[in-house]
Amino acid sequence: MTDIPTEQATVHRLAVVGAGVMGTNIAVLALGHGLDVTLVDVDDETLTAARRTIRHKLKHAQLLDALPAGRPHGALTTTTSLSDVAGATTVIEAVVEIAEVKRKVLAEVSATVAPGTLLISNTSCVPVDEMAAWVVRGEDLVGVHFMNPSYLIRMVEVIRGSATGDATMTAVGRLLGALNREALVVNDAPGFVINRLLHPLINRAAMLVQDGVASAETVDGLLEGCLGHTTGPLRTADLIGIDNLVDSLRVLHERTGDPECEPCDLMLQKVRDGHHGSKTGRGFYDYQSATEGRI
Ligand SMILES: NC(=O)c1ccc[n+]([C@@H]2O[C@H](COP(=O)([O-])OP(=O)(O)OC[C@H]3O[C@@H](n4cnc5c(N)ncnc54)[C@H](O)[C@@H]3O)[C@@H](O)[C@H]2O)c1
Repeated sequence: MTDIPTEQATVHRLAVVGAGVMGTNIAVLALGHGLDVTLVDVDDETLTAARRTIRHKLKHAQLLDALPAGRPHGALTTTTSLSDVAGATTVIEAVVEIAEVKRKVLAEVSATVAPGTLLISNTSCVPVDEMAAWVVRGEDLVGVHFMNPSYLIRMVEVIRGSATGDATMTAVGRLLGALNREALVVNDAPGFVINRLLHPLINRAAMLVQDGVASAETVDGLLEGCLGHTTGPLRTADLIGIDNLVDSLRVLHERTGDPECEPCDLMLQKVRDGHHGSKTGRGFYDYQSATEGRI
């Protein structure tokens, strides 16, 4: 971590709103470090699936020695009632990348929790200053861009908005310390650093497939083999979720006007076809067979 302090002594009660790819990732990270987690989503079916996913990801994390050995897991509570975040010391918003949905959730959360409760958005692209206008106390809000899978990748991107208070930066440092994460802090902008670079790259990679220049395997193979990327952009797209990428690219395009951020036809088609990536079993790659399966 660069310029935010860390310590482990604070008692953390975490609430995570949104039980999809990232909500379950963050829950696994926190539970595995012994923190209690209240996980909120809109229906019981999603929460039942999330419990299953969390069990699976906890096993995956343990197999890879990604969690502290011998530490008892925190307790998981699932709920469809947003008012259950009231007793949390930190609320992490991880709902879909649609500004209007985030606006409603963040407004309700901030009206529910006590002043000084750490409010984190895991948004991919929505500027923190834009979100600060939706909450009661903008000084309590900070962006933390947890990576996917959050329990394997130690680095996070922390986004300090112009209203984010010093106490909030101290609190986020304490939380990330308790989760054994490293952070680099950036200033606010659409997509911040990582997704301002990564999302147009993925969009361009998909356009090359769309235009018949190369297959997904070849595009990824070149970036992995020649440029040393651990995972090519289209395999990364499947891991992120192509539906989420399209939403994120729209957020970026609306706020930057950059034509490279207008989601390409191939990605739009995959979303229409329900081929959202590894979470649906198919995206740029096929994950139906056991050997292809990825988390
Ligand atoms: N997928 C990634 O790799 C990744 C990485 C970093 C950040 N993010 C960001 O994290 C956030 C979540 O992304 P995801 O990939 O987990 O999406 P996802 O589509 O997998 O999950 C989103 C969840 O939010 C829930 N939701 C929608 N409206 C809600 C509401 N009003 N209250 C409670 N829950 C609600 C949905 O039911 C769904 O379960 C997005 O902002 C995304 O851009 C994603």
